[in-house]
Amino acid sequence: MDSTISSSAFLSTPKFRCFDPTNSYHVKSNQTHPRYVMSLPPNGSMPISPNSEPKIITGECGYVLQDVPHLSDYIPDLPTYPNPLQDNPSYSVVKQYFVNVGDTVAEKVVVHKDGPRGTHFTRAGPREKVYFESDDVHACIVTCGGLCPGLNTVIREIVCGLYYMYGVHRVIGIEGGYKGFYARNTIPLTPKVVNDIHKRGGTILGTSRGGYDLSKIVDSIQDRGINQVYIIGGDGTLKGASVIFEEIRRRGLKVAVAGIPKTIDNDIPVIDKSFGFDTAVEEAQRAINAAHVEAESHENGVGVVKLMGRYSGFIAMNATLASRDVDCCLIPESPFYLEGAGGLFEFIGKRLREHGHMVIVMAEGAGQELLSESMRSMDQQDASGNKLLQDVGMWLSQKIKDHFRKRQKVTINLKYIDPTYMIRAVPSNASDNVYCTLLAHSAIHGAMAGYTGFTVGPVNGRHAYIPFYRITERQNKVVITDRMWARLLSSTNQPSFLEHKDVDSNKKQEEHHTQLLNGDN
Ligand SMILES: Nc1ncnc2c1ncn2[C@@H]1O[C@H](COP(=O)(O)OP(=O)(O)O)[C@@H](O)[C@H]1O
Ligand SMILES: O=P(O)(O)OC[C@H]1O[C@](O)(COP(=O)(O)O)[C@@H](O)[C@@H]1O
Ligand SMILES: [Mg+2]
Repeated sequence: MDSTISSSAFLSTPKFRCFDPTNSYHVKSNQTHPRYVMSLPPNGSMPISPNSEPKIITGECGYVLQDVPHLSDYIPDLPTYPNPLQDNPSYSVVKQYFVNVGDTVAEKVVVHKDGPRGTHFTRAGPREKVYFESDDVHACIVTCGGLCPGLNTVIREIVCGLYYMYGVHRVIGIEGGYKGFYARNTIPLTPKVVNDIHKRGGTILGTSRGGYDLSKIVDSIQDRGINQVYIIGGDGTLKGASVIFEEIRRRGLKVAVAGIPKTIDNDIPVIDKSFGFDTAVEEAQRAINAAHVEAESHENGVGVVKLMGRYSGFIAMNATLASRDVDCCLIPESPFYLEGAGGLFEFIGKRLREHGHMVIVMAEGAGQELLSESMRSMDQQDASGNKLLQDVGMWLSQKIKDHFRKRQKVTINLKYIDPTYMIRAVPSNASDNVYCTLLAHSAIHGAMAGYTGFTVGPVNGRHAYIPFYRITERQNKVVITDRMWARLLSSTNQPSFLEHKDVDSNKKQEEHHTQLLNGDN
């Protein structure tokens, strides 16, 4: 006989659980070949393990669900309530508003007809039953790490979404990142307070790097009676959020922890793209245009623009593809060299002879290995432990000028533009604003439905709940053996700077990273 898994059942013996996608989690202890199987951790019979194990549910034809934790996993007999959205006039027109339990989103949409169904994530959205009464919710929002266009929009939409969709009126902002939990005052947030903030860059809450003190943070959450924590930040922030969730779980608190992934660099894996990225690419056009105007107005004019991207060149690549004025794009994923046949100097000389001017766009993380070779290596870190990069744009500009003056006896008119903080500080554009709204709503629906220890984001266009470990285990990078980079090379006509052995090793390295089979993106 089937029985719905309660928290005690969840933590006790049966090795195999069937997942019925039309209903809920079920135990099928008498079935030898269950259709959907949840693999339990080896210590599945222990009362409560110190760290939650990934919730993996497997099914027929290679179906795998990487599910997210739920409050009922560690708190027994939690009451549920009807979702207040069912009485909301704005949403009642929607035919099928509530997401079916068991709806999942495929990580890969391009699959071979004979291939396995692959990894899936729980579909985001409102559920028929919620695990919080609106009057009991006390939510907080914190923003951590570097700035990114759209932070204020996400804050606004969490506050307004909680207020108008779920009737939640107690929301506070934590000032100045993680350290604000224990070192700063909180800010009461209402729809009135946040009404116009999406038109401003930055974050009204402030942000910081470093200052992460787990026990002080969770003490503060517990002491203030906060039961929904919305954490907006990048890979570092979400690693911290994952540990906060584990500590909350260890203490047995009914507190939902929801992460909203943020990074202007777009280096977060699994999700289609991060918010603020589109805005950054658009804003970068202004710098590239300026570099182009300067370059074409002078004899042997060279414009160099440095854009953000510590470990990944998405902003540089997309800004280059969008602009069509760029002659060469340099990113961290694609090593380049300066001297000799096929090198950057040779290419610059050729372009100047052909067109009289050129524009180079580079990501801040590009060519760092060349800098370390020629300068004393600096192993400095910021307060969060991120490696501090040296200014590759300034270095390269000087190298180009020196090379052409000394070796070619040619004076180069080089203008170096570093718009990074100007780009990061702008408000989000229209499409990012809509995107931020969806992210905020997904996070609210998830927390109200009792999910915890999860992040939100679109996977192949459909919003999903993704476990923290999938977001923090690696960085998303430009795959230089994919078609997108090939499109860039063909649009700029720059050399690939790659010897064949590099291409081969890149292919191998990226084979298991690439989202789409055959790298078709
Ligand atoms: N591994 C980690 N564990 C816990 N907290 C972390 C970790 N890495 C970073 N943090 C904290 O997360 C916050 C933001 O991290 P940071 O790397 O600066 O930005 P981002 O989240 O944008 O990557 C900081 O307060 C930092 O102390
Ligand atoms: O000067 P700061 O504030 O440390 O930020 C610089 C870094 O922030 C970023 O914009 C994004 O980094 P995060 O996603 O970690 O916030 C990087 O591109 C850049 O190297
Ligand atoms: Mg980071």
